Amino acid sequence: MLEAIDYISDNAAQEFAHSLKEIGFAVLKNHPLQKAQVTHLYQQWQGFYNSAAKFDYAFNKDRQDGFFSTEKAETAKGASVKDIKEYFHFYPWGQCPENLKADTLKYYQQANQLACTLLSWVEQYTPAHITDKLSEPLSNMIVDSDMTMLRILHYPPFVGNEAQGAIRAAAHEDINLLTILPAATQSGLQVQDKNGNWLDVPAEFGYLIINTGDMLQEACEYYYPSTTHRVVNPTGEATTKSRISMPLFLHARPDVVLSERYTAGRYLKQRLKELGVE
Ligand SMILES: O=C(O)CCC(=O)C(=O)O
Ligand SMILES: [Fe+2]
Repeated sequence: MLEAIDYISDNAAQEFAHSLKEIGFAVLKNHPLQKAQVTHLYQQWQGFYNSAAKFDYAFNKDRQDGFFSTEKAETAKGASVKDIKEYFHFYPWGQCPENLKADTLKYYQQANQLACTLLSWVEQYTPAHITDKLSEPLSNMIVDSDMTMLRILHYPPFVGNEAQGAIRAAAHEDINLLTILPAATQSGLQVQDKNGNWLDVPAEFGYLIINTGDMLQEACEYYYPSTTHRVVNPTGEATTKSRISMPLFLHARPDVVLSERYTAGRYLKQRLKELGVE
C-alpha cells in the first residue's frame, strides 16, 4: 500500500501535500499523537457505549453535538440503508459526559493543533494559480473556528439482525477540510483508488491516516480530490467484537467563502440534510 511519510523529515510537508493531491489521503509515521492516550480514550468511550446513560446525551439537530444512536445514525449519500454504527460528536462547547470531558478535550486540542499544522503544509505547497483564487488563505479559514469536531464511533458487535446490505460505514467522502484518523481498535477501513479498487488501510497506530474532505476539494477547485472511503463488515471471530474509531474533522468557520457556490456554513447544512441527520 501507500508509503508512509515521516512526519519529522525535512521534506514531510511537500510529500504530504503531494500525497493529498495525487490520492486524497496520506499516511504519516512518527506523528505526535500518543498511543497510550488514544487507547485510554477508546477504553473510556467503550464504557460509555456499554452503558444506557448514552441515551441521556441525544444529539441536538441544530448544533449536531452529542450521541447518535444506531437508529439515528446517518445514511451515506447515495446509500439506501443506515450505517451499522453509533457515534458521539464532541465539540469543546457541546455535550459530553463529565467523566470523559478532560481527556477527550485534551486529545481534541492536540489533534486539532496537528490538523492546523497539516493544513499549513497544504497551503505551503499549493500552487499559486489555486491559492490566488481563495477567498482567504487556507490557514486563515480555521482561525477561531468552533466547528472542528471529534467523532467517537462505536461499531457494535454483530448480533445477526443487521439490515440487509448494510455495512459499518458505506462509501462516502468527508465533508470538512482535513480528517485526522488514528488506527481503530479493529481493521475494516478501506479507501478507493483512481481505478475504483478498494485498498485496505493499515490499522497500526504508528500510521496516522489523513484525508482530504469535500470542503478543501471545493475551495481548491478539485486540485485536492476528496477520497471515497468505507468501513467494511467484520468476518469470523471479529464479528463478536466492537470497533472504536475517532476521526477529527477540521472545519472552517461557517462564514468562510469556499467558492462561488458555497460558504462553509451553507455547505455543511446541505450535506447534513443529505445524510438524514438534520
Ligand atoms: O471508522 C473509521 O475508520 C472511519 C470513519 C469515517 O470514515 C467517518 O466517520 O467519516
Ligand atoms: Fe469518513
